[in-house]
Amino acid sequence: EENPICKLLNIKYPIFQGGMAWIGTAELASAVSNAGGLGIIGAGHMPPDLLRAEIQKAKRWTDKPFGVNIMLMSPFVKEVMQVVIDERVAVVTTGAGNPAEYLPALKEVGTKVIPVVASVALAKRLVRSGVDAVIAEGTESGGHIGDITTMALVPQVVDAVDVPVIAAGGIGDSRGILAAFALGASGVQMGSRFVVSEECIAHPNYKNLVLKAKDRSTVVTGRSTGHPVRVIANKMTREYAELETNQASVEELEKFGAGRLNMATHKGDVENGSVMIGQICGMFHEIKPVATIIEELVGGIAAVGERVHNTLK
Ligand SMILES: O=C(O)COc1ccc(-c2c[nH]c(CNC(=O)Nc3ncc(Sc4ccccn4)s3)n2)cc1
Repeated sequence: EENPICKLLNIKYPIFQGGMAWIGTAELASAVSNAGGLGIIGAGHMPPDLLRAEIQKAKRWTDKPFGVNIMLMSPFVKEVMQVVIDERVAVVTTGAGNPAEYLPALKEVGTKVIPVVASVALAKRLVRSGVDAVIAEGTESGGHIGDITTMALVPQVVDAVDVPVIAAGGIGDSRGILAAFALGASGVQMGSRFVVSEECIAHPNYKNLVLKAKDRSTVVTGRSTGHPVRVIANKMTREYAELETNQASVEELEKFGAGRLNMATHKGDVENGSVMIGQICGMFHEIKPVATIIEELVGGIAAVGERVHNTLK
């Protein structure tokens, strides 16, 4: 029967490209939507006018649905919420917080709201507030993370809510998609895989570091600030760990961390910048066009299903 996410959003494949600050631009989002998935513009800490410009570019480059991810820790969160309402963006995903206070205004204009959750408790709270689906994101993910793995979080969220669940965190190929559906998800969200795509505007140094990365290349910084973030280990993370060991204050740590993501994504300084990526990064060895990535993800599922069926007897 029809997939509930494809039905809800009128998309061909239930494959979301995770909204990523600085690199989740209209180029990447429109390519993913044109290939049949859901491209998502990452608002990050963008001021409202910059986000409006990105949305209007996406409207020119695709006539398919696309989303905007709103990072709830952004200083511009109220203004960018107004932009997505004014622009009648079809889908809003949210991260790093609780979007409940914004739901009435978004639902009033028919915008679908799909928050990222990192716990069953938050999933239940937000479903009670009226969200259309939830993205259950495991700690394997890049960037700002919760503590629970995808393998453990997804089935427990599926059992706890009656809206469709999208799995995220550590999903890199057709095997991950089939596994997510086995756990009860109706869709997947991927970030790292789309970082190493041709259409992603991240600096070549960023992409090449990801291509060279292995399963154990990431570390988590900022646990002591309450905002744990998964990044590739480099000179910056070693200095950051030093600060945390010496009990630096939250203010000192946040000052040290400010501006580091842009340093890596746009200036290509991958030693002093913050190279956010998930634990699945060791799986990727080639930068590919988005259309090829999606074609291979979807095309590979039958073979994985066949293998599972034959080896589970
Ligand atoms: O319980 C509550 O009220 C809210 O608790 C939450 C706790 C965690 C989450 C969560 C986990 N993962 C996500 C979605 N992913 C993300 O948001 N990934 C991000 N990467 C970089 C970002 S920018 C940033 C943000 C903080 C510190 C440094 N940089 S945001 N949301 C959502 C809600």
